[in-house]
Amino acid sequence: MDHPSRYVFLGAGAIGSALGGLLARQGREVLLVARGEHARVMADRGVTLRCPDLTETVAVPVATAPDEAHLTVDDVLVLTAKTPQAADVLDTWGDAPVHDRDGIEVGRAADVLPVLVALNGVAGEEIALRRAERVFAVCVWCPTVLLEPGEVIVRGAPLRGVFHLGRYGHSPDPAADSSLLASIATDWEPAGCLVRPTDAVMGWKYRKLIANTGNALEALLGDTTGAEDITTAARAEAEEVLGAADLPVVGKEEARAGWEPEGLEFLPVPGEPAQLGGSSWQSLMRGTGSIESDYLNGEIALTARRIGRPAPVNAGLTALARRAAREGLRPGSITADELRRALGLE
Ligand SMILES: NC(=O)C1=CN([C@@H]2O[C@H](COP(=O)(O)OP(=O)(O)OC[C@H]3O[C@@H](n4cnc5c(N)ncnc54)[C@H](OP(=O)(O)O)[C@@H]3O)[C@@H](O)[C@H]2O)C=CC1
Ligand SMILES: CC(C)(CO)C(=O)C(=O)O
Repeated sequence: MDHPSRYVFLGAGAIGSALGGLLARQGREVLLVARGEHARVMADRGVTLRCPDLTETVAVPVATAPDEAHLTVDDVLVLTAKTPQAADVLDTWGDAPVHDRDGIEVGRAADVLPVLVALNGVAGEEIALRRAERVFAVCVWCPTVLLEPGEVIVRGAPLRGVFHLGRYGHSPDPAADSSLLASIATDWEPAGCLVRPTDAVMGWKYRKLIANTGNALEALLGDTTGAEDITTAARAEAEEVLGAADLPVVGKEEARAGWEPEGLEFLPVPGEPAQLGGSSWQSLMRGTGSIESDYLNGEIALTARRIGRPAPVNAGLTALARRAAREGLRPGSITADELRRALGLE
């Protein structure tokens, strides 16, 4: 790419608003696609970043619909809605017209623009590849929290996140892809976001999926202290199922070396509670009515069913988390003992 990119975050919640704000703060062009009160607050006064080492409100352009966006060939779409919302947001934005630098319409977004799938789990890439030509998988290691409209808590400092990134599906032009990934690294790294291009990106995503089987536990229990045995059971089952299915999981040691030496830590953020949870916990805290567990624990249950293995812990967690979201329950709706009983872990 010989022209600066604009990063268009499709579904700018915790991750999209954090990345958008951090990039905008460094002078990069961004567009945050959001909705509801969160979109209104960001459009009126910007996004407030609450980090361990700074609090700052950054002006960001916001769009709620494609006709507010004027997409061009220099745009990079970054899918950051949660997996259950991914198809809907891509359907809406994939049909948006894209213009060249002279303002001539050159095609639809899904045919012309790169789509980075910055989601947990491994299902988002197939959802995107059904709809878009040029898809990249992203393994997102970037703890952020959205509880109040317009305000995002970024828990890492000075490093904000580590992103393993690679082409998903066949690439007709690997050199163009490498050049895009290199320009993303150049744009994102000054914002504290390390970009690690890799052909093994799905292996990183599978490794992270194993860790993310704990998301449902945080969402259900609120505080997972004293429930480490349940987290361990969910992760061990996930490791066993993915291994039995011969899926390409990056090894534990390699993953540790890839994430930890970068120095990314979950640090306390001044004025914010010490006890904050991950993305699924936030869905229940915000009462969104939906949760991503079908694509996290549910991915383990699905894989197990495909190969004829049991996965009772992850299947049980999927069902309980889905019900909690549907019924509007907040984190802490069940005790660790009740959960052990429900999952047959006693
Ligand atoms: N938060 C974190 O720390 C991390 C999250 N991840 C992963 O990143 C992905 C995103 O997570 P996260 O940022 O936490 O999720 P959020 O729910 O905070 O953000 C998604 C946002 O997209 C909005 N949205 C959904 N559909 C549309 C639409 N059609 N038009 C406009 N806006 C829309 C949602 O609005 P509404 O709320 O109204 O539905 C929400 O604000 C997930 O896969 C998650 O697992 C990965 C690593 C860390
Ligand atoms: C930040 C992290 C690793 C755990 O909280 C995450 O992936 C999530 O919140 O979904």
